[in-house]
Amino acid sequence: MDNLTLRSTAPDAVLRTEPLLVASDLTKRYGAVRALDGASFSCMPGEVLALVGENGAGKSTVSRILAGATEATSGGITLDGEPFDVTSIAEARERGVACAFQELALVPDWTVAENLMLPERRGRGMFSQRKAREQAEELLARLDVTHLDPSSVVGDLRLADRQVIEIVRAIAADPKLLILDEASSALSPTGVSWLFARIRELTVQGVGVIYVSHRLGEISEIADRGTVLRDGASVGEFTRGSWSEDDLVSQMAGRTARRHFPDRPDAPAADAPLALEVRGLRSEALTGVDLTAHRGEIVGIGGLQGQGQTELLRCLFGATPALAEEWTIGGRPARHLTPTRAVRRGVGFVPEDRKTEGLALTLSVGENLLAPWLRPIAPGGPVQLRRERSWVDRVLGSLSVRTRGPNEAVGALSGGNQQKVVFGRWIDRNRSVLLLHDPTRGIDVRAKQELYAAMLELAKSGVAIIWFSTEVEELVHLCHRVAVLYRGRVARVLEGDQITPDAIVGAAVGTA
Ligand SMILES: Nc1ncnc2c1ncn2[C@@H]1O[C@H](COP(=O)(O)OP(=O)(O)OP(=O)(O)O)[C@@H](O)[C@H]1O
Repeated sequence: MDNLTLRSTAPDAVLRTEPLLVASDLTKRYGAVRALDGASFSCMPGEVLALVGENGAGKSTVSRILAGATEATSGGITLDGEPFDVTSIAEARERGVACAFQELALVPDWTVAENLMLPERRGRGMFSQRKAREQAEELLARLDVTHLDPSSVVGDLRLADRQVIEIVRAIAADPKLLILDEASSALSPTGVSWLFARIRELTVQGVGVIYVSHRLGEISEIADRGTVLRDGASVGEFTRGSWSEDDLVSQMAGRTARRHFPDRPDAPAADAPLALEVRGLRSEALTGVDLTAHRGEIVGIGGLQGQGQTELLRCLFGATPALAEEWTIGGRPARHLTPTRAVRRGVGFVPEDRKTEGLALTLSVGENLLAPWLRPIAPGGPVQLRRERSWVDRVLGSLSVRTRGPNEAVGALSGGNQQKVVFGRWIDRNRSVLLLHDPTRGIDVRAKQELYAAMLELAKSGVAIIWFSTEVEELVHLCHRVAVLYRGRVARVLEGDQITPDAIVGAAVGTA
Protein backbone atom coordinates (compact mmCIF):
# COMPACT_ATOMS: atom_id res chain seq x y z
CA MET A 1 0.00 0.00 0.00
CA ASP A 2 1.43 3.34 -0.95
CA ASN A 3 -0.15 5.09 2.00
CA LEU A 4 1.06 2.66 4.67
CA THR A 5 2.41 4.62 7.59
CA LEU A 6 3.85 2.95 10.63
CA ARG A 7 4.43 6.08 12.62
CA SER A 8 3.49 5.83 16.23
CA THR A 9 0.95 8.31 17.45
CA ALA A 10 0.16 6.66 20.76
CA PRO A 11 0.02 8.96 23.79
CA ASP A 12 3.38 9.61 25.43
CA ALA A 13 2.53 7.51 28.46
CA VAL A 14 2.43 4.37 26.39
CA LEU A 15 4.78 5.31 23.57
CA ARG A 16 7.11 2.46 22.75
CA THR A 17 9.37 2.12 19.78
CA GLU A 18 8.20 -1.29 18.58
CA PRO A 19 4.68 -1.85 17.30
CA LEU A 20 2.71 -4.62 18.94
CA LEU A 21 1.07 -5.63 15.70
CA VAL A 22 1.95 -4.98 12.09
CA ALA A 23 -0.34 -6.15 9.29
CA SER A 24 1.06 -5.66 5.79
CA ASP A 25 -0.82 -5.89 2.53
CA LEU A 26 -3.38 -8.42 3.71
CA THR A 27 -5.62 -9.96 1.09
CA LYS A 28 -8.50 -12.37 1.51
CA ARG A 29 -10.46 -13.98 -1.28
CA TYR A 30 -13.71 -15.88 -1.05
CA GLY A 31 -13.92 -17.34 -4.55
CA ALA A 32 -14.25 -14.30 -6.78
CA VAL A 33 -14.94 -11.95 -3.84
CA ARG A 34 -12.02 -9.87 -2.63
CA ALA A 35 -12.92 -9.26 0.99
CA LEU A 36 -9.47 -7.73 1.57
CA ASP A 37 -7.30 -6.23 -1.09
CA GLY A 38 -4.22 -4.70 0.50
CA ALA A 39 -5.02 -3.82 4.10
CA SER A 40 -2.04 -2.50 6.05
CA PHE A 41 -1.99 -1.05 9.54
CA SER A 42 -0.16 -1.27 12.84
CA CYS A 43 -1.03 -1.04 16.50
CA MET A 44 1.32 0.05 19.27
CA PRO A 45 1.17 -1.38 22.79
CA GLY A 46 -1.34 0.57 24.84
CA GLU A 47 -2.89 2.10 21.76
CA VAL A 48 -6.52 2.06 20.65
CA LEU A 49 -6.57 1.74 16.88
CA ALA A 50 -9.92 2.29 15.21
CA LEU A 51 -10.78 0.46 12.01
CA VAL A 52 -13.46 2.31 10.09
CA GLY A 53 -15.10 1.77 6.73
CA GLU A 54 -18.44 1.30 5.07
CA ASN A 55 -20.44 -1.90 5.35
CA GLY A 56 -18.50 -4.59 3.51
CA ALA A 57 -15.19 -2.67 3.56
CA GLY A 58 -13.42 -5.64 5.20
CA LYS A 59 -13.27 -4.75 8.91
CA SER A 60 -14.70 -8.03 10.20
CA THR A 61 -12.50 -9.97 7.81
CA VAL A 62 -9.46 -8.28 9.38
CA SER A 63 -10.82 -9.11 12.85
CA ARG A 64 -11.43 -12.73 11.92
CA ILE A 65 -7.94 -13.15 10.47
CA LEU A 66 -6.27 -11.66 13.54
CA ALA A 67 -8.48 -13.76 15.82
CA GLY A 68 -7.51 -16.97 14.02
CA ALA A 69 -11.03 -17.63 12.74
CA THR A 70 -9.91 -17.52 9.12
CA GLU A 71 -6.62 -17.22 7.25
CA ALA A 72 -5.45 -14.46 4.95
CA THR A 73 -4.91 -15.37 1.31
CA SER A 74 -1.66 -13.36 1.30
CA GLY A 75 0.13 -10.70 3.28
CA GLY A 76 2.08 -10.68 6.51
CA ILE A 77 1.29 -10.18 10.18
CA THR A 78 3.75 -9.81 13.02
CA LEU A 79 2.97 -9.70 16.73
CA ASP A 80 5.75 -8.38 18.96
CA GLY A 81 8.04 -8.63 15.95
CA GLU A 82 7.39 -12.38 15.45
CA PRO A 83 5.45 -13.80 12.49
CA PHE A 84 1.82 -14.30 13.44
CA ASP A 85 0.21 -16.89 11.21
CA VAL A 86 -2.22 -18.71 13.43
CA THR A 87 -4.75 -21.21 12.14
CA SER A 88 -7.30 -21.31 14.97
CA ILE A 89 -8.96 -19.10 17.56
CA ALA A 90 -7.35 -21.17 20.33
CA GLU A 91 -3.90 -20.63 18.80
CA ALA A 92 -4.50 -16.87 18.45
CA ARG A 93 -5.51 -16.72 22.13
CA GLU A 94 -2.36 -18.65 23.12
CA ARG A 95 -0.34 -16.02 21.25
CA GLY A 96 -2.19 -13.22 23.03
CA VAL A 97 -4.90 -12.09 20.61
CA ALA A 98 -8.56 -12.27 21.65
CA CYS A 99 -11.61 -10.98 19.86
CA ALA A 100 -15.18 -10.06 20.81
CA PHE A 101 -16.93 -10.95 17.58
CA GLN A 102 -19.63 -8.87 15.90
CA GLU A 103 -21.69 -12.00 15.34
CA LEU A 104 -21.40 -13.31 18.87
CA ALA A 105 -19.60 -16.61 19.34
CA LEU A 106 -21.52 -17.61 22.49
CA VAL A 107 -23.43 -20.87 22.96
CA PRO A 108 -27.05 -19.79 23.58
CA ASP A 109 -28.06 -22.92 25.54
CA TRP A 110 -25.21 -22.60 27.98
CA THR A 111 -25.11 -20.47 31.10
CA VAL A 112 -23.07 -17.29 31.42
CA ALA A 113 -20.56 -19.23 33.56
CA GLU A 114 -20.23 -22.03 31.01
CA ASN A 115 -19.73 -19.56 28.19
CA LEU A 116 -17.14 -17.58 30.10
CA MET A 117 -15.20 -20.68 30.99
CA LEU A 118 -15.64 -22.26 27.55
CA PRO A 119 -12.18 -21.37 26.22
CA GLU A 120 -10.65 -22.75 29.44
CA ARG A 121 -12.56 -25.97 29.06
CA ARG A 122 -10.97 -27.44 26.00
CA GLY A 123 -8.80 -30.48 26.74
CA ARG A 124 -8.60 -29.75 30.45
CA GLY A 125 -10.39 -32.73 31.91
CA MET A 126 -13.54 -32.64 34.03
CA PHE A 127 -15.61 -29.48 34.09
CA SER A 128 -16.96 -28.43 37.45
CA GLN A 129 -20.16 -26.37 37.31
CA ARG A 130 -19.56 -25.06 40.80
CA LYS A 131 -16.03 -23.96 40.01
CA ALA A 132 -17.08 -22.37 36.73
CA ARG A 133 -19.77 -20.43 38.57
CA GLU A 134 -17.34 -19.20 41.22
CA GLN A 135 -14.74 -18.20 38.66
CA ALA A 136 -17.35 -16.46 36.52
CA GLU A 137 -18.66 -14.60 39.55
CA GLU A 138 -15.14 -13.43 40.38
CA LEU A 139 -14.45 -12.41 36.80
CA LEU A 140 -17.69 -10.46 36.45
CA ALA A 141 -17.06 -8.66 39.73
CA ARG A 142 -13.48 -7.81 38.70
CA LEU A 143 -14.76 -6.29 35.45
CA ASP A 144 -17.55 -4.44 37.24
CA VAL A 145 -20.45 -6.37 35.72
CA THR A 146 -22.87 -6.39 38.60
CA HIS A 147 -26.19 -7.03 36.88
CA LEU A 148 -25.59 -10.46 35.38
CA ASP A 149 -26.04 -13.79 37.10
CA PRO A 150 -23.51 -16.48 36.09
CA SER A 151 -26.29 -19.09 36.14
CA SER A 152 -28.47 -17.28 33.57
CA VAL A 153 -28.83 -19.03 30.26
CA VAL A 154 -27.18 -16.83 27.63
CA GLY A 155 -29.97 -17.29 25.09
CA ASP A 156 -32.40 -15.68 27.57
CA LEU A 157 -30.33 -12.50 27.86
CA ARG A 158 -30.86 -9.30 25.95
CA LEU A 159 -28.52 -8.74 23.04
CA ALA A 160 -26.71 -5.96 24.92
CA ASP A 161 -25.97 -8.33 27.80
CA ARG A 162 -24.83 -11.02 25.41
CA GLN A 163 -22.44 -8.47 23.96
CA VAL A 164 -21.15 -7.73 27.46
CA ILE A 165 -20.48 -11.45 27.99
CA GLU A 166 -18.69 -11.68 24.64
CA ILE A 167 -16.47 -8.74 25.68
CA VAL A 168 -15.83 -10.17 29.16
CA ARG A 169 -14.85 -13.48 27.61
CA ALA A 170 -12.31 -11.81 25.33
CA ILE A 171 -10.83 -9.74 28.18
CA ALA A 172 -10.66 -12.87 30.37
CA ALA A 173 -8.17 -14.37 27.91
CA ASP A 174 -5.72 -11.73 29.19
CA PRO A 175 -4.70 -10.66 25.69
CA LYS A 176 -1.86 -8.45 24.49
CA LEU A 177 -4.14 -7.40 21.65
CA LEU A 178 -7.89 -7.14 22.12
CA ILE A 179 -10.13 -6.85 19.08
CA LEU A 180 -13.58 -5.36 19.56
CA ASP A 181 -15.53 -5.91 16.35
CA GLU A 182 -18.72 -3.83 16.64
CA ALA A 183 -18.75 -4.93 20.26
CA SER A 184 -20.70 -1.86 21.34
CA SER A 185 -23.34 -1.91 18.59
CA ALA A 186 -26.21 -2.91 20.94
CA LEU A 187 -24.88 -1.11 24.02
CA SER A 188 -26.63 1.92 25.47
CA PRO A 189 -24.57 4.97 26.54
CA THR A 190 -24.16 3.38 30.00
CA GLY A 191 -22.89 0.16 28.44
CA VAL A 192 -20.44 2.10 26.30
CA SER A 193 -19.10 3.94 29.38
CA TRP A 194 -18.56 0.57 31.04
CA LEU A 195 -16.67 -0.67 27.97
CA PHE A 196 -14.50 2.44 27.77
CA ALA A 197 -13.54 2.09 31.45
CA ARG A 198 -12.39 -1.49 30.72
CA ILE A 199 -10.46 -0.36 27.63
CA ARG A 200 -8.67 2.32 29.65
CA GLU A 201 -7.70 -0.21 32.32
CA LEU A 202 -6.22 -2.44 29.64
CA THR A 203 -4.36 0.19 27.67
CA VAL A 204 -2.51 1.53 30.73
CA GLN A 205 -1.20 -2.01 31.11
CA GLY A 206 0.08 -1.87 27.51
CA VAL A 207 -2.67 -3.91 25.86
CA GLY A 208 -3.32 -2.85 22.27
CA VAL A 209 -6.98 -2.53 21.23
CA ILE A 210 -8.42 -2.66 17.74
CA TYR A 211 -11.80 -0.94 17.85
CA VAL A 212 -14.25 -1.49 15.00
CA SER A 213 -17.35 0.68 15.06
CA HIS A 214 -19.68 2.75 12.94
CA ARG A 215 -20.34 5.07 15.85
CA LEU A 216 -17.96 7.91 15.07
CA GLY A 217 -18.68 9.61 18.40
CA GLU A 218 -17.22 6.59 20.19
CA ILE A 219 -14.18 6.60 17.95
CA SER A 220 -13.54 10.25 18.65
CA GLU A 221 -13.66 9.51 22.38
CA ILE A 222 -11.61 6.34 22.61
CA ALA A 223 -9.33 5.97 19.57
CA ASP A 224 -5.73 7.23 19.54
CA ARG A 225 -5.44 6.57 15.85
CA GLY A 226 -7.43 5.04 13.06
CA THR A 227 -7.19 3.35 9.70
CA VAL A 228 -9.81 3.77 7.00
CA LEU A 229 -10.65 0.71 4.91
CA ARG A 230 -12.38 0.98 1.56
CA ASP A 231 -13.08 -2.01 -0.68
CA GLY A 232 -10.70 -4.13 1.37
CA ALA A 233 -7.76 -1.73 1.15
CA SER A 234 -6.44 0.75 3.69
CA VAL A 235 -6.88 4.17 2.12
CA GLY A 236 -6.07 6.57 4.93
CA GLU A 237 -5.06 7.18 8.50
CA PHE A 238 -6.14 9.64 11.14
CA THR A 239 -5.00 10.54 14.62
CA ARG A 240 -6.93 11.65 17.68
CA GLY A 241 -8.32 15.17 17.35
CA SER A 242 -7.11 15.58 13.77
CA TRP A 243 -10.23 14.52 11.90
CA SER A 244 -13.73 15.66 11.20
CA GLU A 245 -16.71 13.38 10.71
CA ASP A 246 -17.34 14.71 7.22
CA ASP A 247 -13.74 14.05 6.13
CA LEU A 248 -13.84 10.57 7.51
CA VAL A 249 -17.17 9.78 5.91
CA SER A 250 -15.84 11.06 2.57
CA GLN A 251 -12.71 8.95 2.91
CA MET A 252 -14.78 5.87 3.65
CA ALA A 253 -17.07 6.52 0.70
CA GLY A 254 -14.31 7.55 -1.71
CA ARG A 255 -16.21 10.70 -2.63
CA THR A 256 -17.67 13.73 -0.94
CA ALA A 257 -20.20 12.56 1.58
CA ARG A 258 -21.66 14.13 4.68
CA ARG A 259 -23.29 12.85 7.77
CA HIS A 260 -26.47 14.63 8.60
CA PHE A 261 -29.90 13.89 9.92
CA PRO A 262 -32.85 14.72 7.71
CA ASP A 263 -35.28 17.43 8.79
CA ARG A 264 -37.88 16.13 11.17
CA PRO A 265 -40.80 15.02 9.03
CA ASP A 266 -44.03 17.02 9.00
CA ALA A 267 -46.56 15.72 11.47
CA PRO A 268 -49.21 13.45 9.97
CA ALA A 269 -52.59 15.00 9.20
CA ALA A 270 -54.70 15.68 12.29
CA ASP A 271 -57.34 13.28 11.00
CA ALA A 272 -54.92 10.48 10.15
CA PRO A 273 -56.54 7.25 11.30
CA LEU A 274 -55.12 5.21 14.15
CA ALA A 275 -52.86 2.44 12.88
CA LEU A 276 -52.37 0.94 16.32
CA GLU A 277 -53.79 1.50 19.74
CA VAL A 278 -53.03 -0.38 22.91
CA ARG A 279 -54.17 0.26 26.49
CA GLY A 280 -52.88 -1.47 29.59
CA LEU A 281 -50.54 -3.82 27.75
CA ARG A 282 -49.07 -6.31 30.21
CA SER A 283 -46.46 -9.00 29.89
CA GLU A 284 -43.58 -10.28 31.97
CA ALA A 285 -41.67 -6.99 31.59
CA LEU A 286 -44.54 -4.59 30.86
CA THR A 287 -46.73 -3.34 33.66
CA GLY A 288 -49.38 -1.49 31.66
CA VAL A 289 -48.37 0.32 28.49
CA ASP A 290 -50.66 2.79 26.73
CA LEU A 291 -49.55 3.63 23.20
CA THR A 292 -51.05 4.93 19.98
CA ALA A 293 -49.65 5.43 16.50
CA HIS A 294 -51.45 7.10 13.62
CA ARG A 295 -50.94 6.30 9.97
CA GLY A 296 -47.83 8.16 8.83
CA GLU A 297 -46.59 8.80 12.34
CA ILE A 298 -43.11 7.96 13.60
CA VAL A 299 -43.21 7.06 17.28
CA GLY A 300 -39.93 6.48 19.10
CA ILE A 301 -39.59 4.30 22.18
CA GLY A 302 -37.04 5.79 24.56
CA GLY A 303 -35.66 4.67 27.88
CA LEU A 304 -32.69 3.15 29.63
CA GLN A 305 -31.83 -0.42 28.87
CA GLY A 306 -34.15 -3.00 30.33
CA GLN A 307 -37.25 -0.85 30.82
CA GLY A 308 -39.30 -3.00 28.47
CA GLN A 309 -38.53 -1.51 25.04
CA THR A 310 -37.51 -4.80 23.44
CA GLU A 311 -40.45 -6.63 24.94
CA LEU A 312 -42.92 -3.94 23.88
CA LEU A 313 -41.95 -4.31 20.22
CA ARG A 314 -42.02 -8.10 20.47
CA CYS A 315 -45.46 -8.06 22.11
CA LEU A 316 -46.85 -5.73 19.45
CA PHE A 317 -45.70 -8.26 16.83
CA GLY A 318 -47.12 -11.22 18.72
CA ALA A 319 -43.65 -12.69 19.28
CA THR A 320 -43.99 -12.48 23.08
CA PRO A 321 -47.30 -13.22 24.83
CA ALA A 322 -49.13 -10.21 26.25
CA LEU A 323 -52.56 -9.15 27.44
CA ALA A 324 -54.21 -5.76 27.06
CA GLU A 325 -57.39 -4.04 28.13
CA GLU A 326 -57.76 -2.75 24.61
CA TRP A 327 -55.67 -3.51 21.54
CA THR A 328 -56.48 -2.64 17.96
CA ILE A 329 -54.59 -2.72 14.68
CA GLY A 330 -56.14 -0.58 11.98
CA GLY A 331 -59.22 -0.13 14.19
CA ARG A 332 -59.90 -3.87 14.46
CA PRO A 333 -59.22 -5.89 17.62
CA ALA A 334 -55.87 -7.68 17.71
CA ARG A 335 -56.76 -10.96 19.35
CA HIS A 336 -54.42 -13.89 19.89
CA LEU A 337 -51.69 -12.15 18.01
CA THR A 338 -48.91 -14.31 16.56
CA PRO A 339 -46.18 -13.13 14.15
CA THR A 340 -47.97 -14.80 11.23
CA ARG A 341 -51.24 -13.05 12.12
CA ALA A 342 -49.42 -9.76 12.67
CA VAL A 343 -47.89 -9.93 9.19
CA ARG A 344 -51.33 -10.69 7.77
CA ARG A 345 -52.74 -7.69 9.62
CA GLY A 346 -50.17 -5.39 8.00
CA VAL A 347 -47.51 -5.31 10.72
CA GLY A 348 -43.78 -5.66 9.99
CA PHE A 349 -40.93 -6.21 12.45
CA VAL A 350 -37.16 -5.74 12.49
CA PRO A 351 -36.06 -7.75 15.54
CA GLU A 352 -33.22 -7.06 17.92
CA ASP A 353 -30.89 -9.81 16.75
CA ARG A 354 -30.73 -10.41 13.04
CA LYS A 355 -28.61 -13.53 13.46
CA THR A 356 -31.00 -15.52 15.64
CA GLU A 357 -34.36 -13.98 14.77
CA GLY A 358 -34.08 -12.11 11.53
CA LEU A 359 -32.35 -14.21 8.94
CA ALA A 360 -31.91 -17.75 7.65
CA LEU A 361 -28.17 -17.46 7.04
CA THR A 362 -27.86 -20.37 4.62
CA LEU A 363 -30.69 -19.13 2.38
CA SER A 364 -30.19 -16.58 -0.35
CA VAL A 365 -30.53 -12.82 -0.08
CA GLY A 366 -33.68 -12.99 -2.25
CA GLU A 367 -35.28 -15.75 -0.18
CA ASN A 368 -34.56 -13.81 3.00
CA LEU A 369 -36.13 -10.68 1.58
CA LEU A 370 -39.16 -12.67 0.55
CA ALA A 371 -39.33 -14.76 3.75
CA PRO A 372 -42.50 -13.17 5.18
CA TRP A 373 -44.20 -13.48 1.80
CA LEU A 374 -43.23 -17.00 0.81
CA ARG A 375 -46.10 -19.40 1.01
CA PRO A 376 -45.24 -22.49 3.04
CA ILE A 377 -46.22 -24.88 0.25
CA ALA A 378 -45.77 -24.56 -3.54
CA PRO A 379 -45.06 -22.50 -5.66
CA GLY A 380 -41.84 -22.36 -3.58
CA GLY A 381 -39.00 -19.91 -3.21
CA PRO A 382 -37.20 -19.99 -6.57
CA VAL A 383 -40.41 -19.53 -8.58
CA GLN A 384 -41.58 -16.67 -6.40
CA LEU A 385 -38.10 -15.20 -6.48
CA ARG A 386 -38.25 -15.02 -10.29
CA ARG A 387 -41.67 -13.44 -10.14
CA GLU A 388 -40.64 -10.87 -7.57
CA ARG A 389 -37.23 -10.17 -9.07
CA SER A 390 -37.93 -6.54 -9.87
CA TRP A 391 -39.09 -5.83 -6.29
CA VAL A 392 -36.00 -7.60 -4.91
CA ASP A 393 -33.70 -5.62 -7.21
CA ARG A 394 -35.43 -2.37 -6.28
CA VAL A 395 -35.04 -3.00 -2.54
CA LEU A 396 -31.39 -4.04 -2.89
CA GLY A 397 -30.75 -0.93 -4.97
CA SER A 398 -32.60 1.52 -2.74
CA LEU A 399 -30.65 0.39 0.32
CA SER A 400 -27.36 -0.09 -1.61
CA VAL A 401 -27.00 -3.63 -0.31
CA ARG A 402 -23.53 -4.82 -1.20
CA THR A 403 -24.15 -8.27 -2.63
CA ARG A 404 -23.31 -10.28 -5.71
CA GLY A 405 -27.02 -10.68 -6.29
CA PRO A 406 -30.26 -12.15 -4.91
CA ASN A 407 -28.91 -15.70 -5.17
CA GLU A 408 -25.93 -15.11 -2.88
CA ALA A 409 -26.22 -16.71 0.58
CA VAL A 410 -27.16 -13.97 3.02
CA GLY A 411 -24.55 -15.39 5.44
CA ALA A 412 -21.80 -14.25 3.05
CA LEU A 413 -22.87 -10.61 3.40
CA SER A 414 -21.18 -8.30 5.87
CA GLY A 415 -23.10 -7.63 9.11
CA GLY A 416 -24.41 -4.23 8.05
CA ASN A 417 -25.60 -5.53 4.71
CA GLN A 418 -27.44 -8.37 6.45
CA GLN A 419 -29.19 -5.78 8.59
CA LYS A 420 -30.31 -3.92 5.46
CA VAL A 421 -31.90 -7.14 4.17
CA VAL A 422 -33.91 -7.54 7.41
CA PHE A 423 -35.20 -3.98 7.00
CA GLY A 424 -35.67 -4.25 3.23
CA ARG A 425 -38.27 -7.01 3.39
CA TRP A 426 -40.86 -4.49 4.59
CA ILE A 427 -40.30 -1.85 1.90
CA ASP A 428 -43.28 -1.31 -0.43
CA ARG A 429 -45.20 -4.17 1.13
CA ASN A 430 -48.36 -2.40 2.04
CA ARG A 431 -47.64 -2.27 5.78
CA SER A 432 -49.75 -0.25 8.16
CA VAL A 433 -47.37 -0.60 11.13
CA LEU A 434 -43.61 -1.17 11.21
CA LEU A 435 -41.91 -2.13 14.46
CA LEU A 436 -38.16 -1.56 14.35
CA HIS A 437 -35.69 -2.56 17.05
CA ASP A 438 -32.51 -0.51 16.61
CA PRO A 439 -32.72 -0.80 12.81
CA THR A 440 -29.43 1.02 12.16
CA ARG A 441 -27.34 -1.29 14.37
CA GLY A 442 -24.09 -2.03 12.56
CA ILE A 443 -25.03 0.16 9.60
CA ASP A 444 -22.39 2.53 8.26
CA VAL A 445 -22.82 6.29 8.45
CA ARG A 446 -23.80 6.76 4.81
CA ALA A 447 -26.14 3.77 4.75
CA LYS A 448 -27.87 5.12 7.86
CA GLN A 449 -28.97 8.09 5.83
CA GLU A 450 -30.43 5.77 3.19
CA LEU A 451 -32.28 3.96 5.94
CA TYR A 452 -33.57 7.20 7.48
CA ALA A 453 -34.77 8.26 4.02
CA ALA A 454 -36.50 4.89 3.57
CA MET A 455 -38.21 5.29 6.96
CA LEU A 456 -39.42 8.79 6.10
CA GLU A 457 -40.66 7.58 2.74
CA LEU A 458 -42.58 4.76 4.39
CA ALA A 459 -44.11 7.17 6.90
CA LYS A 460 -45.08 9.55 4.10
CA SER A 461 -46.87 6.69 2.38
CA GLY A 462 -48.97 6.19 5.53
CA VAL A 463 -47.03 3.53 7.47
CA ALA A 464 -46.94 4.06 11.25
CA ILE A 465 -43.42 3.41 12.50
CA ILE A 466 -42.83 2.46 16.12
CA TRP A 467 -39.17 2.06 16.86
CA PHE A 468 -36.41 1.87 19.40
CA SER A 469 -32.84 3.08 18.94
CA THR A 470 -29.82 2.80 21.23
CA GLU A 471 -28.71 6.15 19.73
CA VAL A 472 -30.82 8.85 21.37
CA GLU A 473 -29.93 11.35 18.59
CA GLU A 474 -31.78 9.19 16.10
CA LEU A 475 -34.98 9.43 18.11
CA VAL A 476 -34.52 13.18 18.49
CA HIS A 477 -34.22 13.78 14.76
CA LEU A 478 -36.64 11.29 13.31
CA CYS A 479 -39.70 11.08 15.53
CA HIS A 480 -43.01 12.90 15.73
CA ARG A 481 -43.47 11.56 19.24
CA VAL A 482 -41.30 9.68 21.70
CA ALA A 483 -42.80 7.48 24.42
CA VAL A 484 -40.22 7.03 27.15
CA LEU A 485 -40.52 3.78 29.07
CA TYR A 486 -39.66 3.44 32.73
CA ARG A 487 -40.19 0.21 34.62
CA GLY A 488 -42.45 -1.33 32.04
CA ARG A 489 -44.80 1.59 31.44
CA VAL A 490 -44.80 4.85 29.50
CA ALA A 491 -43.35 7.46 31.87
CA ARG A 492 -43.70 10.38 29.49
CA VAL A 493 -44.67 11.20 25.93
CA LEU A 494 -42.63 13.93 24.21
CA GLU A 495 -43.85 15.65 21.08
CA GLY A 496 -42.24 17.77 18.36
CA ASP A 497 -39.78 20.28 19.82
CA GLN A 498 -40.08 18.72 23.26
CA ILE A 499 -38.02 15.82 21.93
CA THR A 500 -34.48 16.60 23.07
CA PRO A 501 -31.73 14.29 24.34
CA ASP A 502 -32.06 15.83 27.83
CA ALA A 503 -35.82 15.37 27.95
CA ILE A 504 -35.53 11.73 26.84
CA VAL A 505 -32.77 10.99 29.33
CA GLY A 506 -34.60 12.86 32.11
CA ALA A 507 -37.77 10.85 31.55
CA ALA A 508 -35.70 7.68 31.19
CA VAL A 509 -34.27 7.98 34.69
CA GLY A 510 -37.66 8.83 36.07
CA THR A 511 -36.85 12.44 36.97
CA ALA A 512 -38.95 14.24 34.39
N1 LIG B 1 -17.76 -16.15 3.99
C1 LIG B 1 -17.81 -15.26 3.01
N2 LIG B 1 -18.07 -15.62 1.74
C2 LIG B 1 -18.13 -14.72 0.75
N3 LIG B 1 -17.94 -13.38 0.91
C3 LIG B 1 -17.67 -12.96 2.15
C4 LIG B 1 -17.60 -13.85 3.27
N4 LIG B 1 -17.32 -13.13 4.39
C5 LIG B 1 -17.23 -11.84 3.98
N5 LIG B 1 -17.43 -11.75 2.65
C6 LIG B 1 -17.42 -10.52 1.84
O1 LIG B 1 -16.26 -9.80 2.16
C7 LIG B 1 -16.52 -8.38 2.15
C8 LIG B 1 -16.03 -7.78 3.46
O2 LIG B 1 -16.90 -8.21 4.53
P1 LIG B 1 -16.67 -7.81 6.05
O3 LIG B 1 -17.64 -8.61 6.85
O4 LIG B 1 -15.23 -7.93 6.38
O5 LIG B 1 -17.09 -6.27 6.02
P2 LIG B 1 -17.21 -5.21 7.22
O6 LIG B 1 -16.34 -4.05 6.88
O7 LIG B 1 -16.96 -5.89 8.52
O8 LIG B 1 -18.73 -4.77 7.08
P3 LIG B 1 -19.86 -4.38 8.20
O9 LIG B 1 -19.55 -2.98 8.62
O10 LIG B 1 -21.14 -4.44 7.43
O11 LIG B 1 -19.78 -5.39 9.29
C9 LIG B 1 -18.01 -8.23 1.89
O12 LIG B 1 -18.21 -7.95 0.53
C10 LIG B 1 -18.58 -9.59 2.22
O13 LIG B 1 -19.74 -9.87 1.47
